[in-house]
Amino acid sequence: MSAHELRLEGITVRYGHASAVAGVDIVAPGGVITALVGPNGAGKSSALLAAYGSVAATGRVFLDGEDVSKLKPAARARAGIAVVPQGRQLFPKLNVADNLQVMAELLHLPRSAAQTAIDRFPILRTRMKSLVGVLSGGEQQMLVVSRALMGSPRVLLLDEMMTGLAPLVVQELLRTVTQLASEGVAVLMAEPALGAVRGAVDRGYVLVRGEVVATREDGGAALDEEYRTRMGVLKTAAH
Ligand SMILES: Nc1ncnc2c1ncn2[C@@H]1O[C@H](COP(=O)(O)OP(=O)(O)OP(=O)(O)O)[C@@H](O)[C@H]1O
Repeated sequence: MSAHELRLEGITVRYGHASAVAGVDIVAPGGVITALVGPNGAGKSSALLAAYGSVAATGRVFLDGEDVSKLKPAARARAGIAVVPQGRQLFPKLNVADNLQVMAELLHLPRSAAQTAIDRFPILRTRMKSLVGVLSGGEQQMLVVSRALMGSPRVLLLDEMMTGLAPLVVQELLRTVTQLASEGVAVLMAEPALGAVRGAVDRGYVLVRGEVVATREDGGAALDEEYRTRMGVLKTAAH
């Protein structure tokens, strides 16, 4: 098993004059789950999108040591960076199979790829012809994860994947993500709170106003405590 690595160096994202991410360094090693935790608007999505190449950013992105900063999102996807975006970005009026087919075409995969994509979520097998708009939130998220896994990614970016899902669905998704990490995938998971995912997280970063204010290597509980302390400090300072 070869472990992979995503490395962001000095990533800055600006929207007009406002800077959403200000020169952050983030590493997501293969084999573990790295969390990026921060309040709404901290810049988590922007950092993930910069890694995927779908927002303009300065700084450099390395995949397994190779600089992919100049590659467009489709090329980064083919190189092995997959994303579960906030808001899912599915086609509600297409069925499950056709939603997967869109990704298969982007990745230049054969039609059979849609069938193997759902191996990790057997419940979707009975839903291949269902319109995505009628699926439950949990089924939709399983579909998005299946879509992200189609190209056997080296890096998996998860943007607030657990928001609004039932605890049982969260547990099932966490099991899948933990399994992927154990297979050597580099997982970077952005969440506004670590509550439900804390036990699965190995290490991570606290992001506040576009900057990394803390890094913890000693597990999700320690990262969560660090985050809550930081937020408490921020509230105290604001009063
Ligand atoms: N397309 C955009 N145009 C202008 N400003 C944006 C855009 N996207 C995000 N922003 C701003 O950039 C900052 C960081 O947003 P971002 O979505 O990256 O943060 P986040 O930590 O993911 O927050 P959330 O949990 O709310 O998604 C915020 O101030 C946000 O309003």
